[in-house]
Amino acid sequence: MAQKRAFNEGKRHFKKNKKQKASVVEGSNEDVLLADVRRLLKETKLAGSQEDKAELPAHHSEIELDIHSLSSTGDGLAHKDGQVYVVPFTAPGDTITAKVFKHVPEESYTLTDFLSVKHPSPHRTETPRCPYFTQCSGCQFQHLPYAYQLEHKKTIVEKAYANFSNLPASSIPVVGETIGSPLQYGYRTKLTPHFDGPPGGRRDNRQGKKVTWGEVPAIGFMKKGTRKTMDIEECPIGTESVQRGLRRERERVKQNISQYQRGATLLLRESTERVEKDAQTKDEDEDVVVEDMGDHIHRKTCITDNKATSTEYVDNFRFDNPAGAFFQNNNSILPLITQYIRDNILGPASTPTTTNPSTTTTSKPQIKNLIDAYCGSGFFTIALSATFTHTIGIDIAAQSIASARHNADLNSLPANSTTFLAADANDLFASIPTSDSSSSNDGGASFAPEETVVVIDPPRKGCDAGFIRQLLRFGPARVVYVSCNVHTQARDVGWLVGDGGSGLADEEGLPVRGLYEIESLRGFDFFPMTGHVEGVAVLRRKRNPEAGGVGGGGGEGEGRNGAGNREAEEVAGKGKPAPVDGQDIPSASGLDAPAGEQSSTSTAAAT
Ligand SMILES: C[S@@+](CC[C@H](N)C(=O)[O-])C[C@H]1O[C@@H](n2cnc3c(N)ncnc32)[C@H](O)[C@@H]1O
Repeated sequence: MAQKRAFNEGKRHFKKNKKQKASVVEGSNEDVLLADVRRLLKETKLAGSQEDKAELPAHHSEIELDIHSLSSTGDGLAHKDGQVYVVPFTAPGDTITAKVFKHVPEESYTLTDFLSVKHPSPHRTETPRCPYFTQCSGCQFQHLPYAYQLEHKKTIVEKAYANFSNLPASSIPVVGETIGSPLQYGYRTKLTPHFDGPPGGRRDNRQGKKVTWGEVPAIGFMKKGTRKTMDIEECPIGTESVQRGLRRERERVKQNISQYQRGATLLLRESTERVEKDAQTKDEDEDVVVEDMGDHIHRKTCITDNKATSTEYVDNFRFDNPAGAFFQNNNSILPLITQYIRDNILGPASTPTTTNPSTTTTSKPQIKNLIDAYCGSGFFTIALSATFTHTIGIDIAAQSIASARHNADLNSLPANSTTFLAADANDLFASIPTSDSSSSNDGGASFAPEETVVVIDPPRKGCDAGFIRQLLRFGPARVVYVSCNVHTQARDVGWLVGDGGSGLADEEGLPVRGLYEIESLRGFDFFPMTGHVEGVAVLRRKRNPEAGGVGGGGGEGEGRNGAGNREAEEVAGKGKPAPVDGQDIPSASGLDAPAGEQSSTSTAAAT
């Protein structure tokens, strides 16, 4: 299982609330929950001195609660006697019974386990398809209608920008409707169930003894609020081929359990073979799921070997990856997000972006170049390449860059227009060819900032402050920020947009002012039935930013870093060592959350 990584090396870059505990990781479930708890306490004027409060209910006692609202973590929030209660698997308007398991008195909230519904909310209209719903920590919303889930996810984006961007409301546009997923069940192309070693197994391992298994262990995902694995025989949010793979893998582990010396994480990754209709075999293997795509057939299988190659098709682009490496997990929504970005990446067609005062004509500099920071195996670079003359994708993982280059070839993208660099995004602009530095190595590409858009899709921790500083120094005309954590995205966008009060300082410790304004903001529902939302923010460079940017730059074309023209390998050598699948951090459930979820609050808190 991949290691958890600290967010931003454990540093909190924006101002700490006085009450904020130093140990709360920014953008984590706990951080987000705290913001919602404080907001509710404020709204209901519940916050008071500890002495004013009624005695808190005993641990493990059962209490009845009226659910007031949903937190951005997906948990229901109730308030009673000056205390907020956090109850998973509920809906606003529910009256429920919950069991107390942890008080956080300094923040006036209590974590509970959901037990039963006494009076259902009018929103509780759906019958969960999963038999483990309310036990497994993977999904939070199977009891809620899909339109309600999308509406709630819009509020997650709104609250993220209100609570974490440090921007005034006037700088934040109206958040657009959440774009739904065409598939709401059966969409996950990757699952990573796991099983634990036998009791005492670690000691036996250390002593070099052969481990003995009393029985076949539970194989599945984390039980909500615990660190225990629960046995999961089916997972209805997985695609059909992945679900078949789950059944097969469970059986294989059962048959071979004595060969395991410890617990393990299993990989289930869908792979698609595209074949002509005539080439379809009549008697398909029962492990193959056949989908008629109109003029061709998709044969879907489930891969379990991390190193085997999995293939996905998006918009007729083909992407090959090592099965264990990162690739977006909901294939059904990918054509919607790539089309959305294509439609928005260059800005409204009629809006002039510069004015030439000497001739009084208005002209729009053409955006010709795309830089895809955190490009992985090239998904956005390749899917958007036709819109641009030159595209560059950068990722710290050398293996992902090897896949990206292979994928560019698979999709017949010319090497002189699409380039990939294995590099730390924090050194990105040192390796971008500008007009003074372009060479034959990069096909003569010149990434003038006013002709360039930067797409950012970082891991959940967001961008490092160093990356934001150099992005502001370079000052591209537009930025499209895609993120699986809208809270760290809001912080980063706050840095790019804010007026210097957002807490980001330059190397001399002077406040950094943003250069951008937010053109549009909305969520995409990459993970239906769960509390997660993918945020897409489109930013454009302000026409006349007053003394914005880093180191006093800020006018159009200023602050540019002309140090480019280095070869990929040179940059790669300077980058940090590539993490082994470092972006794919398992969730609390083991359901492998969007590009690396942090432990849920309740899981982290539970003993
Ligand atoms: C959420 S994934 C996005 C991948 C890609 N955009 C896609 O859609 O498939 C984040 C990527 O950031 C990369 N990454 C993490 N830290 C990085 C850094 N400091 N510099 C460059 N890439 C980094 C990871 O290797 C991972 O591929």
